[in-house]
Order: sequence, then C-alpha cells, then structure tokens
Amino acid sequence: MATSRSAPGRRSGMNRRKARKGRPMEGERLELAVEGVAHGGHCVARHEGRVVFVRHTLPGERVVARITEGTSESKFLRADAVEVLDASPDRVPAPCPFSGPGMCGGCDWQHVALPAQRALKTQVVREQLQRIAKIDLDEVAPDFTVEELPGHPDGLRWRTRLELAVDDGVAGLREHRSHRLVEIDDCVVSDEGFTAALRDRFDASVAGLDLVRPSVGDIVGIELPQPKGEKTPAVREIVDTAHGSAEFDVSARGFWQVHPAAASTFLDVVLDATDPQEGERAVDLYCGVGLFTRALADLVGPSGSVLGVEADAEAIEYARTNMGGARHVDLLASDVAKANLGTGADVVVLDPPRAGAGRDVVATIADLAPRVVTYVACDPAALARDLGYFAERGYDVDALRGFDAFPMTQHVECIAVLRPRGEANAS
Ligand SMILES: C[S@@+](CC[C@H](N)C(=O)[O-])C[C@H]1O[C@@H](n2cnc3c(N)ncnc32)[C@H](O)[C@@H]1O
Repeated sequence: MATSRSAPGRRSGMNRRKARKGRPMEGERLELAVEGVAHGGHCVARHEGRVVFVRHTLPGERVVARITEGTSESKFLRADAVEVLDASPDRVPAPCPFSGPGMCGGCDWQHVALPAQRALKTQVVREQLQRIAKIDLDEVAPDFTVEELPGHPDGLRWRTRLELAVDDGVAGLREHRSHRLVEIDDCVVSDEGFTAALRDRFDASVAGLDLVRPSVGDIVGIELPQPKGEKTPAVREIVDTAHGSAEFDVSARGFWQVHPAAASTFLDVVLDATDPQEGERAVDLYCGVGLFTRALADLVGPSGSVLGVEADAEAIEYARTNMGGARHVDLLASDVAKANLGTGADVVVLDPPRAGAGRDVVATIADLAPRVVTYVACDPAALARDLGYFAERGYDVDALRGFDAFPMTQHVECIAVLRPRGEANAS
C-alpha cells in the first residue's frame, strides 16, 4: 500500500498558490466526456466551456474526475479521473500498484496498453508539429509512428537511472505536480536491482538517492547531498551499433540515456541520417560525454574535424577521455548559445535538453550552412518550435522518427533530419 508524506519545509503545489481569483475548486467532482490526448500525459475534456486536463484517462472515455487544480475563474482546470464510467478498449490494469490518482507521479500511461501508449505519443508529436510549426507529417513523414525500442516488450524494468527523493529516511517518488513523497517499495519500470534501495532506511540527513545500473559493473547508489568535495564516481557504458562497439565513461550523476537500448538506437539513426563523410567538418551540440561526437570523429577521420559543445564541464572532461586523444576533435565546455562554432560545417547534430535549442542557436546553426542537421529531441513541443525557426532559416524536415524510450510515461524521443530547402524530401 502506498503511503505519502510531505517533505519538511516544503509545501505541495496546492498550498503554494497565493491570492488566486475565484472559488477554489480542488476536490470537486465532475462527470466528463474525454476528448483527445494532449501533450503532458493527460487528455482534454470540457466543463462549461472550459478545458479540463484530465490524467488517468483515455480519449473516448466517460469518467468522474476530481479537480486537482483550478478555481471558478481559472482559464483551465486540472483533474484526475477517479471513476471510469465508460472505459476505452485500450485501458488495462496498471502493472504498478503505486500509479493512479494521488499516487506516484513518475508514470502517466500505466493504465494504457503499450501499443496504444505509442499511438497516443504518435498523435501528440503529430499535433505539436502541426499546431506549433504548421508541419503536416502526412507530407514530410507519412509513415511516422512512435517505435518500440528493443529489449523490454512489456514496457517494464527498462529504467537504468532513478532519482529518488528521501524524506525522514524513507525513499520514494513525488506525486504529480507536488512535493509530496509517495513511499514505494518497487518501481516496475526500473531495474529490479533498485528494489533493495527502495526498501532500505536512510540516515535523516539523506535527502535523495540517485541509482544507476551501468552496462558494466554493479549498481551505483549516491546519497544526496553529496559531502562537499566528494567526487561522483564514474560508470562505464557500452554502446553496440551497426557501426561498431564503443565504451563511454560518464559521471554516475551525469547525463546518459535511461533506456538501455536508447543510446545505441539513436546513434545508429543519427549516423544513418547524417552520413558523415571523410574529411567533413561536424559539429555536435549538447554533446554530453561524446556519444555522437566519437562516432562522427571516426567517420570524418583525421582529415576532417569535429567540434563538440557541452555546458557541463565534468561531462566534457569525460568526453575528452572517451575520445581517446583523437586530435581532430575539439571539445568546448560552454553554453551552446555563447559558443563560437566557427565558420561553416558539413553536418550538425544537436541533442538539447527539454527546453530545446531556441531561435538564436537555430540561427547560428543555419549560418554554418550544413548540408544536414540531425536534431535529437526529448520534447516534441520544443522540437516543433525549433523546426519552425529552422524553416524561417531555410531548413526543412526531410525525415522524422519517434522512439518510445520511456514506456509507461508521456515522454517520447524524436529524431528529425533537416536539409536546406529544396533538398529535403529529395530522395
Ligand atoms: C539530452 S542530453 C544529450 C547528451 C548527449 N548528446 C548524449 O546523447 O549522451 C543534453 C545535454 O545538453 C547539456 N546542456 C544543457 N543545456 C546546455 C546548454 N545551454 N549548452 C550546452 N549544453 C547544454 C546537458 O548537460 C546534457 O549533457
């Protein structure tokens, strides 16, 4: 049974608001006819002309929903479906006993059959590109569908990294849009080896626990806050692709893809799309510890060059090690927006965080006049916005693929290939 507790000194999202206009509606129940899916792990319904974003439901359902945020005057309401009156054929029993209204906020689609989860994500990407960038996927990528990653056909036990909160010595995950800790003794999307830590008790000084299952060696657990001056240990990750096998050292708290098949799948897709040629200049933005940088360097060879840019100085240090001293690779610890990317590039790969790259970075990339830009994106809304900026700069989408790198959650990874106008969709 899940229990919940409030973190000392923190207040839940519900208490945080000040001076709201209108009558608070939290806790009120509404009967709703659920319409389509929306970006963010919820569906849209309407109540007296207002949009209600409803979690724990599916398009086409009729539900009783309990309002979780909003007043009689707010533009929209948020709600959780607490009773299903007409169920969607895609509804399934949640594999996780801690998912549901008021429970762990880690997953969004536990109650949805996996193929239907991917169909929802496909729809969200389609809709974001259409609405934000006016890109019709039927024209640029008519077969677009969010694809399953290999290895975890039930969508469970894929997570190799987990950031837990610890309150009063007990580890757990937060409720959706709240600081409230939900105590859990297993996370079914995570590596089975993390369960022991979830059942452990911690010192009162521990506020968090980061768990990593690397591809080499045992699980690493890091209690937070780390003592001042303590170096975070490194873990080793192996990436096997059609282009060969490579090993990467990365800080146990640094960025690495969470799904065990993600790094190799994305690397293959990026290299196939980008097709770096010997002697070319490649630029890898938001390069982390050099997943793409290293392969680009191998393919352009010593007669070419690669520039990798990454804001996290520690990641850049690991990237240097991971490049094995290749002299045609330059690694820059810098905010991409402030970096000097030089003049001209043949290929650009970018893999920004959820906020995307933004107008200025897109303009800088376009000024390099690359023959191809490959954009790895973890947020379809930010991707859509940036694709709009690329279009303004004369770069159009040539291909788009989507991957279910986060089963049971709303998250989706997309890889867009852009080429100068007139060359896109030429093949
Ligand atoms: C999605 S990760 C991609 C990392 C790498 N490409 C990989 O696949 O392992 C995004 C990376 O961007 C870095 N980052 C975030 N904001 C940045 C910025 N403004 N400038 C440069 N790097 C940034 C993060 O530290 C992180 O390593």
